[in-house]
Amino acid sequence: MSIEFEAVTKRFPDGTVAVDDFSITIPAGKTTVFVGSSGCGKTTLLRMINRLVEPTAGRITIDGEDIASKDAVQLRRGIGYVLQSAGLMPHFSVIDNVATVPILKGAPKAAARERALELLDLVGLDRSLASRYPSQLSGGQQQRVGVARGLAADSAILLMDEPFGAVDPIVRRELQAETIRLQRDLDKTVVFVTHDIDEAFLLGDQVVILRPGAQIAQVGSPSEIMENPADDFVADFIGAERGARALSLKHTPRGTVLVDAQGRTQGVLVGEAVEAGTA
Ligand SMILES: Nc1ncnc2c1ncn2[C@@H]1O[C@H](COP(=O)(O)OP(=O)(O)OP(=O)(O)O)[C@@H](O)[C@H]1O
Repeated sequence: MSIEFEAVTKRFPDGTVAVDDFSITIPAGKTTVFVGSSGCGKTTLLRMINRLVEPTAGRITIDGEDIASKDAVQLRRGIGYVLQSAGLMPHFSVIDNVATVPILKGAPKAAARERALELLDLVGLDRSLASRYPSQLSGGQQQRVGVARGLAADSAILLMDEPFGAVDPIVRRELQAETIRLQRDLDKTVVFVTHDIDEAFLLGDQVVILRPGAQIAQVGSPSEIMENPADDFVADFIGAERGARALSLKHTPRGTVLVDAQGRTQGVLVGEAVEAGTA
């Protein structure tokens, strides 16, 4: 399902304009990542898709239908949502956390629980954890339960708000890899929020770089943005000329390697570059 923001503005009652005249098309079956620094409006954008926040102006459509005309609770149950804190209910066991949305949607309890066990398999959690409570899990395991719960809605759309922000870098990398695999297998429209440009480039088919007020600094594929940053703000934000992305050639007795700004070898040059525009 594709999602369209048409001139959407959100002004909170205290006068804060979190989102100012934002328009974008989010294509079906792809991952779109909103990335930007703290307070630029990423979460507000995401929460307007499932109507946890209502726009002040403009409209949002899903497959051409204005979401304002839908029942907000029904809409929300039909859209998977994964949060940074995992958002698990502490007094519910793992399996009940995952099975709740399908049961609320009318699935028979036994079928919902069976499906929940399958989802635990899918996100790489052992079924033996099903009867535990969230506090008895590691942070990474809690996040996996959060992802399983987001998938339980069996919806075409999955919203992910900094889902891996609270876990350590190694678990984070594992979860990112799982997300790529899930997206490939499940073919959902994923909208992902992060402030981490590396995560955005890793996961995004379409990356949206935002300034405060959800002003779009650039939209494109990771390759397009890296090869042609729109301006100095984007170049600086993506670190185009520093760290791991600032590569130079180093000739060695056995061939040419690529070295980053810290002098660490990042790879071996194995052939001529593809033509611009065909990558
Ligand atoms: N309920 C609210 N009332 C007033 N202002 C709000 C409210 N919720 C968010 N804001 C403000 O709107 C702006 C955007 O907030 P939002 O949470 O969307 O940003 P974000 O990019 O997701 O930030 P972070 O990365 O820190 O989560 C911020 O200035 C924030 O303080």
